[in-house]
Amino acid sequence: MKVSGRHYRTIWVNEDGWSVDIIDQRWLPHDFRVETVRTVDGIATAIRDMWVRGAPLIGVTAAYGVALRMREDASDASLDAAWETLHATRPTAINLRWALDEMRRVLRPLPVSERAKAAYRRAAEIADEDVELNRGIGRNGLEIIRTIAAKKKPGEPVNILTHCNAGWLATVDYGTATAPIYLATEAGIPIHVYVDETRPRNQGAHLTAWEMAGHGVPHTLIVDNAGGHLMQHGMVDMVIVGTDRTTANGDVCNKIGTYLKALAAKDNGVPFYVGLPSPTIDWTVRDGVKEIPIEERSADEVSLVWGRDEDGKTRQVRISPEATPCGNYAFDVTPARLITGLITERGIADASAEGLARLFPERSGMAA
Ligand SMILES: CSC[C@@H](O)[C@@H](O)C(=O)COP(=O)(O)O
Repeated sequence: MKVSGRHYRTIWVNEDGWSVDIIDQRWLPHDFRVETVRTVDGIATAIRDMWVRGAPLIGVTAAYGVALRMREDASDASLDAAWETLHATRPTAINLRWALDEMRRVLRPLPVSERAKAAYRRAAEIADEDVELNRGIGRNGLEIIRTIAAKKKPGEPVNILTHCNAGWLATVDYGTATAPIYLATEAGIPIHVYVDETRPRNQGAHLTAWEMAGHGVPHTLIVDNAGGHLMQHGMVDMVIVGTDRTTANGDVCNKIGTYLKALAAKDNGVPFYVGLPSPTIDWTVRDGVKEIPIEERSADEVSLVWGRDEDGKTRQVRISPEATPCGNYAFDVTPARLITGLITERGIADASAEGLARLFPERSGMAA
């Protein structure tokens, strides 16, 4: 997507032909910084410390981490060590394991001398595939927005609530939850987005609000607890969120607080959709609440808040007493029963084993 009129993806190979450039998301919305990463350990740090984040982008970044490692040492031991190092960075987003498994599947059978080149090639393909998956989600989600828009008075916007950042910054381009929003905007459908701030790291306030502003999408930033109130007052037509891992029966793991939005949506008859690229489906898991590992992050993310002060300096301030213990559960699971539909690149699936199997028969073991 565009930043100050120039097209960017979130990750690309530097012009030296081997190091990896990323948009360093820690500084947004105030500073747009690009960071060059040259080692697998640098990539691991970028993922763990959330210079890059969002399930699909974590996967693509890890794939480039493997490529950087293969350039230095392409032995089997080195490939396995890179897999382990990168896999240990963040536990919840399944795209990480998907991309690492995919890299190992492609590289393992090759002679060591061919692995580095093949690794860069496959990482670039995974990045390109991500863009196509998101375009597919966008096209399918656009039809839902079009249907809602058709029931509105002329010029009246479709009000969409989103949580966290499942935008282009969470992917290589377009985003998952945001792809339908961008396509609807391009199609001239009036849209207004309620952006949950998404404590503790404020991905909504820092990233989604920045994206919406950058693409001219009318939006309003709200505190995380406002959504239920807006829904009770008929101010939300639909919710669209992303996901870090969706089970084979349609339970959706996403940023902490998503579950509460889904409960409020159900209680108020507001359709609740999830933008879902197929690499985010974990076909091995059936019960999301019991089986998906939920990342617990540093207490500092809860007690300290980043912002820009009146002198234009970006800094952290403490908002709770020094001695107060904090819990920082990064994700929650929304049970399939609360979800109206899963917007995938192949179409819209019911959030159920049957719904997903119908769209992905080859993965669900239901292929003829
Ligand atoms: C397309 S991104 C979907 C999710 O990855 C997104 O909503 C989210 O929860 C991201 O979490 P984060 O902790 O910022 O990596």
